[in-house]
Amino acid sequence: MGEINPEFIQALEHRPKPDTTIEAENIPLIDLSSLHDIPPEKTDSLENLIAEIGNACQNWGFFQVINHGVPSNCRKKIESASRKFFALPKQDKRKISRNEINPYGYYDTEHTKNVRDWKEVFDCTVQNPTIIPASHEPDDTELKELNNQWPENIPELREACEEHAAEMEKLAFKLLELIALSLGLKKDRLNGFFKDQTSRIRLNYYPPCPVPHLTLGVGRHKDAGVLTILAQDDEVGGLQVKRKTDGEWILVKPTPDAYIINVGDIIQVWSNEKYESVEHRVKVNSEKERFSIPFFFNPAFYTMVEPLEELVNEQNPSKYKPYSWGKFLSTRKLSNYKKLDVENIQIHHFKN
Ligand SMILES: O=C(O)CCC(=O)C(=O)O
Ligand SMILES: [Fe+2]
Repeated sequence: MGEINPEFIQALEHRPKPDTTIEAENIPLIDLSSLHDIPPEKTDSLENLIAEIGNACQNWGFFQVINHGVPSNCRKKIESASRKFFALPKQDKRKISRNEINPYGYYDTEHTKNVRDWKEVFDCTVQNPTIIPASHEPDDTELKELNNQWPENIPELREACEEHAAEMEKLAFKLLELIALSLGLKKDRLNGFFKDQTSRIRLNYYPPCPVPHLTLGVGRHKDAGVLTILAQDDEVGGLQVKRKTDGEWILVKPTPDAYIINVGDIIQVWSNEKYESVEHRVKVNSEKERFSIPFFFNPAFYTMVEPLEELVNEQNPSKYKPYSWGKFLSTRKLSNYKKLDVENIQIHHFKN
């Protein structure tokens, strides 16, 4: 234990408790089958679905979906390509390292809230190339084009990521429309923000850890984008969600073939806090490795994020000042690479 790099050690109050984790309650499980085959006379089932989604967003910020329409072989393909990639020797993975210029590729020293995560990741963008601001400086209007990097020896990784991205995008738009309807908005009210989307797929690999009580696979955080669709390991759980009612960490039990959905910070702002982006983290395991695959559904870099005008009024005034998603992203990126002494950028910095 003496050999553990102190960068990984969480402060006492953030360490996961030894396994007394509450498993009794799980996050809501929502069946999307009525989306695919609703006969016209059965629109009330769509209304039930919208209400279920609205309640889950309000009470948990998290839910799982089944009968989501994503073919299971698409998921199997990306899961097996991911295992193959992370099994490569480190020097091979590092040939496609992410860096301060290109945020897409392999990375094994990510920090969350200035503590190093016990994980390795591979990131790729969905819309290749992706355009983002060249710097975080507010007055710098220069843009840059970012491209994916792929490992030479695993051609199936690229194919699997591209197929998975297309499926995730379809599901993300369905969920976005249901969320818009649940907020009393027009079904396609939010779709336009994604014309030049900055969405990303991440492959997470959490190696076994000799001191799982001192570290976290990913430290507590909220997802900054619009929605996250997560394929969690079917066997090895580890994702914990902070329950809104009492702040307890709830372990999300794996449900085979389900996807876990969470509302990100942008929905919190758009909805003027009707829905909240909820903190979550990942526990690691002393014997078992764990894999997960989040899809981060993010708008175009030029999106100015602010509460939607339909959802603010005199009684419920706007709780946030507008902020640029592109500048937010590039400011946040600075802190992913270095251990800083200050908190990284958060939406509460834009609170009215
Ligand atoms: O691995 C997981 O279950 C969740 C990962 C996560 O929260 C993230 O990558 O943002
Ligand atoms: Fe997350």
